Amino acid sequence: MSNPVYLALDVPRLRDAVALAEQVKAHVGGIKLGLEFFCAHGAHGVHMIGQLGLPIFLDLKLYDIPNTVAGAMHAIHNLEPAIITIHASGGRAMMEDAKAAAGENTKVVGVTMLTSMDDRDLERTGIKGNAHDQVMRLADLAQESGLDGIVCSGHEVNSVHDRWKGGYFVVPGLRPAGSAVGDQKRVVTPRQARDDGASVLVIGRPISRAEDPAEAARAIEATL
Ligand SMILES: O=c1ccn([C@@H]2O[C@H](COP(=O)(O)O)[C@@H](O)[C@H]2O)c(=O)[nH]1
Repeated sequence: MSNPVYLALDVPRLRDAVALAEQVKAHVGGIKLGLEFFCAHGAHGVHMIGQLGLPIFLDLKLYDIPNTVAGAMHAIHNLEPAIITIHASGGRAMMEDAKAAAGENTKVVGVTMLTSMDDRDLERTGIKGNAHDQVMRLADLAQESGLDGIVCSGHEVNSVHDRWKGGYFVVPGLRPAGSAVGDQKRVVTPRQARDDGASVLVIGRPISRAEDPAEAARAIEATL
C-alpha cells in the first residue's frame, strides 16, 4: 500500500518549501499546497514542487458560483493536480460543474466542516445539528453531485466510510500523540484516521515545525 501521508507545505518562502519537501519526500506519499503557498507562488511554485516527483494536492477550497468555480478548474488543468478541494457547502450545481470541468486524473473532493471548528462554532454560523450531522449531510450531497470524496475530520471518517462505498476520504486535523494541537479542534492520531478508513492523511505542523522534519515524518510513517 502506498504512503497515505500528504505533507501540508504551509511555508511562506519558496526556497524553504522546496528544501522541506526535499528533506521529507522519502517518508510521505504526496505534497499538499494550500492557499498560503498558492497565493504567494502561484503556478510557478506548483511546478517547482512538482519537480520532486510526488503527487500534488491543490487545497484551494474553491467556493463561488458554478460558472466561476468551473472556470477556475479549467484554469488549473495544466497543473495536473492529483487532488483538488472545493467547498461542499457551495451546493450541488457548483459541485457538478466543478467535477465536469476537472481534468480526468484529478480527484475533486468537497470540504465538509473545517477541522478547526467544533459543535459550538457550527451553531454560531446558524447551522442546525452537530459536526457529525453536518458532515454526513454534506457527504451525501457531495456523493449525489458526483464528487470523488470529501474532506472531514477523523471523528467522522468511520461513519462516512460506511455510508459511501468507494469514496475518497481526505483527513486533516491529525496529531501524533502528545504533539501540539494549535488551532485544530476535531483531532485524532494519524493511525486512528487510517484505521477508520481515511484515504489521505494531511499532516502539516507536526512535520514542518519539528526540529528534524525528516525524522518526524519517518516516525509518523512507522506508526501506520
Ligand atoms: O478541514 C480542514 C481542511 C483543510 N485543512 C488543511 O490541512 C492542513 C493541516 O495542517 P496542520 O499544520 O497539520 O494543522 C492545513 O494546510 C489546513 O489548511 C485543515 O486543517 N482542515
